[in-house]
Amino acid sequence: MKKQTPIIEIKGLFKSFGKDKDVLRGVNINVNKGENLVVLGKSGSGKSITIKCLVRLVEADKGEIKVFGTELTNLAEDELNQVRLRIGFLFQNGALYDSMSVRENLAFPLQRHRPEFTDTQINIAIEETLESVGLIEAIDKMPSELSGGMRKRVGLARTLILKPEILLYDEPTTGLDTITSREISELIISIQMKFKTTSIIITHDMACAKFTSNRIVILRDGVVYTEGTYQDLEQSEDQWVRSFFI
Ligand SMILES: Nc1ncnc2c1ncn2[C@@H]1O[C@H](COP(=O)(O)OP(=O)(O)OP(=O)(O)O)[C@@H](O)[C@H]1O
Repeated sequence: MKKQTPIIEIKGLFKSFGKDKDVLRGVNINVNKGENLVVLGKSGSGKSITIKCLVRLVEADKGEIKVFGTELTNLAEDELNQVRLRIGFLFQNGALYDSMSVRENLAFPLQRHRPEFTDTQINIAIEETLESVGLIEAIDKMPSELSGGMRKRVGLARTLILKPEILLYDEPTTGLDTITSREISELIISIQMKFKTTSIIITHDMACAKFTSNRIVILRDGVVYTEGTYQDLEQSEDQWVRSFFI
């Protein structure tokens, strides 16, 4: 098989918060185009910090970060923003604007980042994106009228509307019941198929990890401790690794 060039390359990433708090101690992660990479690790192991460093929301102390073949570490703010526009970040508690309807929530990123769009183009994009997350009927609802699962979908739609090539999901199923979590996991796969996106998915939800991952990495003590497919790691000889899968 042809060797793929990774679309995300993280090499030797270090980050500490103060003298005694080394969180990342040389993280190496590659993600191939079209791949869903799940990141596991105990609470506080540095999963969120890793993806925040990736988009330079948090500045790493040391390390290389290449996205789409471009080294981000020393990129000027305006060039960095161009790259960030190609990356969708779904925060753990990605709140919607409560005073805006679903339609207005989705129009907002377009008005900001695609000023050339006409009102018609904005409306078409909103409808198409809501269709792809299965929520067209909620278009004129207010966030307070939506269930937790629906809010997650709208949050995802708001990110998808800018057509990102990379999606970073920080605990996409947290706070949802099993069935709704499963629906979000299915949506993650359907987005991967439909938009050919590359994703990093941080999760503690092993059903989500099993369903969405092409590959998994596990962080421990500031480095990638191990990696493999769900099936590989589930059968690992290392008891600590297996403990995630019980
Ligand atoms: N701004 C900050 N200042 C100080 N410490 C921080 C800061 N941000 C994160 N940390 C610490 O870095 C560590 C890693 O945090 P991170 O959010 O990446 O963990 P995580 O693996 O995503 O955890 P969880 O699964 O609980 O979300 C934690 O111990 C956290 O307290």
